[in-house]
Amino acid sequence: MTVLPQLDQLVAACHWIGAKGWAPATGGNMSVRQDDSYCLLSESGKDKGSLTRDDFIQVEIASNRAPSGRTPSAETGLHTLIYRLFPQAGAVLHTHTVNSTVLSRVEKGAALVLQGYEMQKTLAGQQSHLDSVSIALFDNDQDIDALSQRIAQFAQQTPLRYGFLLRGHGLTCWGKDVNEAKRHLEGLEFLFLCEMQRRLLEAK
Ligand SMILES: CSC[C@@H](O)[C@@H](O)C(=O)COP(=O)(O)O
Ligand SMILES: [Zn+2]
Repeated sequence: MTVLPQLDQLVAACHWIGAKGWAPATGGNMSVRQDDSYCLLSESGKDKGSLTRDDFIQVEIASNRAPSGRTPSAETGLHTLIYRLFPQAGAVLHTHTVNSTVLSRVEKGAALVLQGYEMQKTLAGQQSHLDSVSIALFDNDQDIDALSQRIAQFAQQTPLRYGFLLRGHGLTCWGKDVNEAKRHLEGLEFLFLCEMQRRLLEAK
């Protein structure tokens, strides 16, 4: 993979995410895979809607270490987990939207199940609204090592696809490249909005 065009696409995706209001007040983080061993991750604490290429820090996927000594995202461990679990994953996007934050609290189960929506087909491999798509849902944790261990254990037993929700926190999703990760993000956020509206209207 040539990283430079992917990094340029990631920077553009971050600006797009910022313009949508999906990474308010420095929330969210984004990364792209560099090769088997390294990824480039957004620096912690920055406004993700106005990142430049220089705001991405090289991180070792196996150790979470940044050779430069700079401080990558507080949620680095979730990005590197995805790159370890899925060798095909080329980019990871984490956002804080109102819909993902609220829906992940309202849904008490271990997954948000999406069914009956044509837009499920924005997710790679999905071919029909009749199928169910389960987006795994984990309780939030400030201890990212503990959280990533919990997610890794889950992934050993249950397929983890497209992304996962952290309760009261947001969505982390991925794709084979920046374009696919962006499509998954936009598709999932559309589906979350539909699901939120459906639950509101159907509530007695
Ligand atoms: C702005 S509070 C949100 C953070 O705690 C975290 O969840 C987040 O998404 C951004 O952290 P960051 O370290 O900038 O990547
Ligand atoms: Zn976050």
